[in-house]
Amino acid sequence: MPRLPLALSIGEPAGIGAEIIAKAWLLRREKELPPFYVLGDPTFVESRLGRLGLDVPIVSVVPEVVLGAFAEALPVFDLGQPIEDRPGELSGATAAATIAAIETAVRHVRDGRASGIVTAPIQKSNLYAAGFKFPGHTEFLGELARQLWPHAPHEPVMMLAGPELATVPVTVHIALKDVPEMLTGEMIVETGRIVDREMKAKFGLARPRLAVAGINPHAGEGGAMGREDMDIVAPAVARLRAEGIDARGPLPSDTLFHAAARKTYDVVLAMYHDQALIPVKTIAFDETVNVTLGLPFVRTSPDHGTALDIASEGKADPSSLTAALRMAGRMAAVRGAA
Ligand SMILES: NC(=O)c1ccc[n+]([C@@H]2O[C@H](COP(=O)([O-])OP(=O)(O)OC[C@H]3O[C@@H](n4cnc5c(N)ncnc54)[C@H](O)[C@@H]3O)[C@@H](O)[C@H]2O)c1
Ligand SMILES: N[C@H](C(=O)O)[C@H](O)COP(=O)(O)O
Repeated sequence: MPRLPLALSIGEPAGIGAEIIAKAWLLRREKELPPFYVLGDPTFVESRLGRLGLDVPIVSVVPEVVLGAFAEALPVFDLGQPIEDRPGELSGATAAATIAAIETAVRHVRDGRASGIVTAPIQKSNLYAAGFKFPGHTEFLGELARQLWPHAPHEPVMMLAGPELATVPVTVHIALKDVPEMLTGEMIVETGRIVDREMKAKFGLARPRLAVAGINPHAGEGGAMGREDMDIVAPAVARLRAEGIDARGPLPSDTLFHAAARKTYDVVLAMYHDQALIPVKTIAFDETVNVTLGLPFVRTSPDHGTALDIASEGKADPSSLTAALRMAGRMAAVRGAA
């Protein structure tokens, strides 16, 4: 039995967050989920579950009573910010509560009230419209870490980890046309160092094998299809190797993700968002977890988004969320033991 529960932020209220959270709670015994509580508005959660016909009792809690309450009801920590139940309809009025849920969850970890955080998906465009300054959770959590743990490293790195494949995008939420200009050897080296360190510390790998993807077709074909692989990626890989990190590349990315290739490495460093996320979500959309490396606390998330298109239909699959909860529970246990 863990000593502390996981804090789970409600995510975009118009999306499937409340539904998958309730479905995950129903699966708590079957999936052996660690105890968790939701940060949100209990009235909203109750309304959405009623609308979807999900028979899940909910209970208003503070984190300290979650371990005792979790078996009988879905525990909800009331943020004190009412949320209207409008499935599929985005509203700027909910942005503050969505952001407060993430921030409060992190504060609960910092204050020793929760063991780690799991985040339900946010609708990024809705938060941007309300003035949110960060591309996504990953960067926002990096900023919260900087404020709340001033003496710990806070170098957030996004990793998508499934049963057969883990990938890390070196550049993340930027337009494809900007990638060649933004990508630097320093970014690849920094990301490689963090991945190497964290795969050892948090995932127990003695010597993580990093496969570094090329950015151009055929990794540039000797410069004929772009010089970035020769000029940026190859020297970065050489630097990582000189530091004793088991990195290989640049490797042509079209042949990097088939089953036999996947057995030759532990994680792929990809040069841009879709190069990393298309293979991992294609192979295991329902089991892949988004985990943030490089933070002084545990954070995982399902790999999917808000799914507004099915928010009132009751058919959202909670599998990626249950995988995220299980991974966060394991990581928190390792951290607690350390
Ligand atoms: N961690 C996060 O906060 C996170 C992650 C990814 C995307 N997003 C955001 O989500 C929003 C929508 O993104 P999108 O449309 O590209 O991707 P999406 O994952 O929301 O939806 C893609 C498709 O998959 C389906 N789907 C997604 N999750 C499902 C589930 N659990 N069960 C059944 N079907 C599911 C959807 O109905 C849709 O057809 C965007 O604003 C994006 O930024 C947030
Ligand atoms: N790039 C991620 C994805 O598409 O799954 C996603 O947007 C999540 O980003 P944050 O965890 O930083 O919100």
